[in-house]
Amino acid sequence: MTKRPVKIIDTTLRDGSHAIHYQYSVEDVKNICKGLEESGVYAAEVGHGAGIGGSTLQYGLAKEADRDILTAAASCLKNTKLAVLLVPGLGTMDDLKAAYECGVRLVRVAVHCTELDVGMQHIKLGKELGMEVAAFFMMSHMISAEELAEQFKIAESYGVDFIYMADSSGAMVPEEITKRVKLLKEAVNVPIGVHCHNNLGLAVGNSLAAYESGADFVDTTLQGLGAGSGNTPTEATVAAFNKMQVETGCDLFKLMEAGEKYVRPLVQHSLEVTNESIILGYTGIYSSFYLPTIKTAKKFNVNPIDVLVELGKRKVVGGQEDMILDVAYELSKRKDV
Ligand SMILES: C[C@H](O)CC(=O)C(=O)O
Ligand SMILES: [Mn+2]
Repeated sequence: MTKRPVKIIDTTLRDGSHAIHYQYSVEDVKNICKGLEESGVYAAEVGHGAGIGGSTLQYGLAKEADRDILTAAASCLKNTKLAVLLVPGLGTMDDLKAAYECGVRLVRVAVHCTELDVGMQHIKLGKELGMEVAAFFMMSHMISAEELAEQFKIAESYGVDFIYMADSSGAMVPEEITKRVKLLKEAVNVPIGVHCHNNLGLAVGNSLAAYESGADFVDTTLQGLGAGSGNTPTEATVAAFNKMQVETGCDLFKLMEAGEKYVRPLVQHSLEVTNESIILGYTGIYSSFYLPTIKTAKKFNVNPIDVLVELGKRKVVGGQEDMILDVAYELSKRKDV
């Protein structure tokens, strides 16, 4: 019996940007996009790690402007869709219109899992522009499967084409993924996708569990490059789907070549599961807090694990990166006492 196919959205050039301090060059983007196009992924998500408009002092300044990156990407993509992430408040309606003019045809409107309403106008604009539009629920572990299902239903009523559950902290285990995806598949009629991080070393397993439970899209990155200890590696995931005889439309060997040649040389820090990444997943902290916390803890001469544990207690979410400094400073003062 032929199994349901799965669509791969590769976000090397967006989530991967978190791991290299947003320093992709136009040449990097062209090389990686050519590799993704030849490899057959459904879409390539491109731009700052925090989405279009994300290049700010708070989140980190990008090497290149969105427009230059997106134009470069569009010049190398034909069958693979050019996608962007948009976090309302960081990305604006004008940013989305500009992205469309650059050739972007898929937008994922990313909101905190309880705040879909802030993305309603961006979803509607994306549809008016004729784009494929997804709602992308971040930090999904922070609410119950039932509450998330209610948010999915509202997103469907806004007219999205598909809906994503993002495990932004890499906090979930396979049985949680299974329970959630099955419930979400029952709740809505549009396709759903998952976006996993590898902080507990579970990204591939969780992505496969999501597929087995009915997910239609899976996010991946070449070499697993992404925030925290990275995302679901495209290469290993396609290899696993091949062994499961699940059609991805991807050429494994071309993916491995692209990852080795164009991504591996850019990796600045180990993407292995570390004590710090485990605590990200264990306490449910946003993966993009990983590098800033390690850097700030060193500056204040405190243990990054202690900073992360305290941030987890405070249930910090995206946009609260300034709490890293507060906590590191407070811990350093306690040490002085
Ligand atoms: C803006 C975030 O980095 C989006 C994402 O990749 C996640 O929530 O995970
Ligand atoms: Mn992510």
